[in-house]
Amino acid sequence: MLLEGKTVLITGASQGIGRAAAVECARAAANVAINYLGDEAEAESVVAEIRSLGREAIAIRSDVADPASAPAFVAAAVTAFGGVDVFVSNAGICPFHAFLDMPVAVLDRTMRVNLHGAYYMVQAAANQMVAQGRGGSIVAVSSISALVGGEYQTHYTPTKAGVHSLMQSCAIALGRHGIRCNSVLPGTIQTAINKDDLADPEKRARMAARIPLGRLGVPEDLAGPILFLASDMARYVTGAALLVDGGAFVNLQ
Ligand SMILES: NC(=O)C1=CN([C@@H]2O[C@H](COP(=O)(O)OP(=O)(O)OC[C@H]3O[C@@H](n4cnc5c(N)ncnc54)[C@H](OP(=O)(O)O)[C@@H]3O)[C@@H](O)[C@H]2O)C=CC1
Ligand SMILES: C[C@H](O)[C@@H]1OC(=O)[C@H](O)[C@@H]1O
Repeated sequence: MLLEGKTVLITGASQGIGRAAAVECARAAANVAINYLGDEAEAESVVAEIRSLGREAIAIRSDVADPASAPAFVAAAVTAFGGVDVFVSNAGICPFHAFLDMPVAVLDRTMRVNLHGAYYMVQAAANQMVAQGRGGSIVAVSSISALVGGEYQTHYTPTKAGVHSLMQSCAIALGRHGIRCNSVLPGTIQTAINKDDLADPEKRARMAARIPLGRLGVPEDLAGPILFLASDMARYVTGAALLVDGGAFVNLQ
């Protein structure tokens, strides 16, 4: 089993990509601590699913944009499972909005959740890993949007580029501690974050049509790539970014 005896922490794992990653890590024999913000029932259903796989899980409700939430999440996982081996920074929001009248509050919240939140959480997890002295793996969920733009995502795409860059710099800062830092760059994955945006059948068809593999993604498409980077299968991989987009990025014409 790829994560036998390991403890995995994942932010924003009550649904979507984070949930799929949490369940996959449990299938690989890890105990899992999840963080979430809103829906306690969903979070508890993830815990129940992981327990049904024979692994342990806890769910901690907190806002990643609050700097205090990061050490608290890590401390809760250490109390429950004794340490941190893998950290997946996944929590994120994308409130679609036009550029010219972007409200300051929407810009600010998106930056604070997606970029500041990732920073606080990765820093807290890294400090725990360094104190443990046995290395670790950090995986951040960036996006294809780190590389390309979006008309209604001018506040969001810079956060995803920032998360990608954060992993590159952390790979340098933490390599000497045996801590690997990588990101996954999902394409368009059908989740709650884009339910309204993809409700327009024309837009949905247009987006699917530019994907060489012929379909939009589902959260489970990210589970394997995240598990790979989390595990010793990727033991010499750090500072890397793995596109998981069905080929959308390379499809110019
Ligand atoms: N779906 C897509 O097409 C793509 C998504 N991504 C990235 O993947 C990540 C996950 O997105 P996805 O699974 O699609 O989205 P979902 O909306 O399905 O899930 C988002 C998760 O993040 C949690 N969350 C949101 N805000 C906070 C917060 N402030 N503090 C803690 N938890 C929070 C939510 O918790 P709760 O539900 O309890 O509020 C939920 O568990 C994001 O970083 C997103 O940018 C990247 C590329 C493409
Ligand atoms: C939420 C969007 O549909 C999704 O988010 C991303 O990061 C992708 O690039 C898509 O635009």
